[in-house]
Amino acid sequence: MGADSPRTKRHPVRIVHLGLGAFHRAHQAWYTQLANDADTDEGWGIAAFTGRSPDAATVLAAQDDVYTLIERAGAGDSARLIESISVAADGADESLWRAAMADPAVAIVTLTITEAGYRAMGPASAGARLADGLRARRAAGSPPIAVVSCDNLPGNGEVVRDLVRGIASTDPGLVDWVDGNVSFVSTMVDRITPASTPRDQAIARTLTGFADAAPVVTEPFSEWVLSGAFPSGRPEWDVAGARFVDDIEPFERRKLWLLNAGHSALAYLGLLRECTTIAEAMADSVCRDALEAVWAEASPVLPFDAAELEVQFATLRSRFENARIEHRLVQIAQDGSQKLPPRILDAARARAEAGLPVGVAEARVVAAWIIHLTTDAVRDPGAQALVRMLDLRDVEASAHDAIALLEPEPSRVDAAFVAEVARQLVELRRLDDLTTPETRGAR
Ligand SMILES: NC(=O)c1ccc[n+]([C@@H]2O[C@H](COP(=O)([O-])OP(=O)(O)OC[C@H]3O[C@@H](n4cnc5c(N)ncnc54)[C@H](O)[C@@H]3O)[C@@H](O)[C@H]2O)c1
Ligand SMILES: O=P(O)(O)OC[C@@H](O)[C@@H](O)[C@H](O)[C@H](O)CO
Repeated sequence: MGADSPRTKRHPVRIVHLGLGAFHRAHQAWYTQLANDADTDEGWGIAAFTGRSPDAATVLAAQDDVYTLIERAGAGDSARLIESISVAADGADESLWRAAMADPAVAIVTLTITEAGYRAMGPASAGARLADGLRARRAAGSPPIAVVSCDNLPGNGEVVRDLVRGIASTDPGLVDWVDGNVSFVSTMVDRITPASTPRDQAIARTLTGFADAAPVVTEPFSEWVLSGAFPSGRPEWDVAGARFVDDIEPFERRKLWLLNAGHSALAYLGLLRECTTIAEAMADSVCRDALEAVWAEASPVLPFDAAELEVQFATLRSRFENARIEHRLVQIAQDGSQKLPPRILDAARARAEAGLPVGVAEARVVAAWIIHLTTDAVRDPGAQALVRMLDLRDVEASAHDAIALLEPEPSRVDAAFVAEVARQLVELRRLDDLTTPETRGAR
């Protein structure tokens, strides 16, 4: 701890994290900080590893792994220093990673590796690194561990378990050890955390006096619902409001089909309307009507009564309208090929299974995403092949090919939904005011 460091404590490492992005620092590290503040014992330190580039660890390590969390409310900013990260490390440092994973004091691994991170394969992928770390833990004879996914995917615990078991399948002894010693916890995570800007560095310094090169900006709202066992213990995250439940599914659906589906609707339609942030899209009547229609279509297939849903909608409207949170639509729009299945297609399928009419607003979001794929703003490696073959003059083929990418299992595709996507493509192209010169030029 240097003389200039604002750090007051360094907790022993008992949590390993993979994917040192803004969200981990605004969410899990903040919950752990609050739990440590209330803990009379030695507390829980995090060894946080980067997922891809080492940059986030380099910046944090240079400031003793302490950073500023700015809470940006509609009425103003407040800030506090977070010191629950004890070590920030380059995820490519295999020996450090294995040592952290094998450490008997470590009880938990958390993950924020993006939706796309669960599909990546190869030796450097997150799944391979997780399996490698668990192999090291088994070899060290260390106690059981909980793996906690914090990405926006339904059943994220089972998704990680299947990924790890698949990668470990060439080593049956490891699979057996994983089955007996690793608890895969599913979680619903919520806190809108946009990428911060250089201006936020000056704001952080004014608020705390600490010259932070990498502050994180987030909204005041936060939610964390977890389901699963922690065989070697956990921080008292409940003191910061975390909830531990037996059945996570209703919470996941609510979050994915309302907040995340709403975000994707505003992102794709908002970009066509030349909006740049969620708050701007909320001020645009076309986008706002589309958002309300997506919510109305999800409502009958959500296990919450109308009064509870009204509370959710009111909270979401005010969170989305917070213009001081500059959540850029291009950030939300990226990787739509990974995001739309859990946000839009699962809800559309639930409507079909319940015998309800096709969700026109849901189909419109998919159509807006397809148009987005023809623009220069697209950032979606998973959709590259589709982008190359898309020809919007043939709306039926475009809708069919796009849905085939989102849902490769043909038996799960609803033909009426595909037809509605094609109709919505025509509608969106007809509405001249929904298109920009950029998208028009691309077609
Ligand atoms: N930002 C939010 O509002 C928010 C809220 C809820 C959940 N999340 C979840 O957290 C994820 C990260 O969001 P963020 O705001 O921290 O983004 P970010 O851009 O700040 O950081 C992304 C992190 O993911 C890692 N990553 C990216 N691709 C990866 C891959 N293929 N394998 C391993 N790691 C990879 C990066 O290295 C980085 O650490 C989101 O994709 C989402 O699933 C974010
Ligand atoms: O973070 P992403 O890129 O998965 O998606 C962007 C947003 O829709 C999402 O992150 C929300 O901000 C978040 O889920 C709020 O809790």
